[in-house]
Amino acid sequence: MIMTDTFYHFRDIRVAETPAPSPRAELHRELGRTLAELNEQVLRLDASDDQLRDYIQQARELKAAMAEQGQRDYGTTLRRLLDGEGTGDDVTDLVDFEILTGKASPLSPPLELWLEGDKVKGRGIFGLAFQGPPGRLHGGVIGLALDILLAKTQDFVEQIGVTGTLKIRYLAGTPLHKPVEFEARLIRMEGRKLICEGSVWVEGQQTVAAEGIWISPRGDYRLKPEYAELEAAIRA
Ligand SMILES: CCCCCCCCCCCCCC(=O)SCCNC(=O)CCNC(=O)[C@H](O)C(C)(C)COP(=O)(O)OP(=O)(O)OC[C@H]1O[C@@H](n2cnc3c(N)ncnc32)[C@H](O)[C@@H]1OP(=O)(O)O
Repeated sequence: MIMTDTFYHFRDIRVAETPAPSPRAELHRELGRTLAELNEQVLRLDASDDQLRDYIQQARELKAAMAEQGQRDYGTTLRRLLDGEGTGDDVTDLVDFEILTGKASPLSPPLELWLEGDKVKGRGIFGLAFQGPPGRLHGGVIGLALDILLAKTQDFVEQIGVTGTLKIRYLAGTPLHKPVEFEARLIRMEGRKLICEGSVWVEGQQTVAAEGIWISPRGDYRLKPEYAELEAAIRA
């Protein structure tokens, strides 16, 4: 744990506004990237039986060595953040291992996210590990990416909720190995319901359209004061 004077609350964690990674977080990212590359490499690996047995042994040894280190506890990290006592490392621990977007997760391309005006934007290049139809991104992975993007429209509002409904219309295949652009924006808020939409683009062509409803378990959704100017946009 690095020493820090800055403490973070869970609600402070916004897309692309996370603290600079500590040296430890940078190393986790490098390890995650290396394992993601391994994940691509292992697909239909053209190795002999003896080589495969050797790789299995090496992988087991690596896993056993890591298991000796233990793992930092997610619940404890989240608790500190919910109490407003999280460190920068706690923030990166939370976001860096998220599926698809986490820079230290072997299950991420990674999908990069950022806020731009009234939109959440994303970009990623997906490899073979994410294939559905030949040469194309799996529709379920697109659904996952859109779930993540649309959920981040909650950065503009008070309250945080869960996915209630996510409707996806696949308009065209989304290719692997090319930059895929994602967009999401708020449409309106109705009490505890937040309605938003998303889209997926490749080389200027829209391949997917989505609509979502997020449900806040407690209070009503309302814009954060710093995003009050979005009122006009979401009512337009
Ligand atoms: C504190 C922070 C901690 C954070 C921890 C880390 C978070 C990380 C999160 C990562 C997340 C990653 C993302 C994930 O993976 S989220 C995981 C996938 N989603 C779920 O598991 C959700 C499961 N469902 C539920 O929990 C409940 O059914 C919910 C909470 C959704 C509603 O149950 P609740 O009892 O509260 O609702 P209500 O009956 O009082 O109805 C209220 C209003 O909502 C309307 N409605 C209801 N359901 C739906 C629906 N499905 N679609 C559209 N609308 C719906 C309903 O008509 C009514 O509207 P109206 O009639 O008033 O107009």
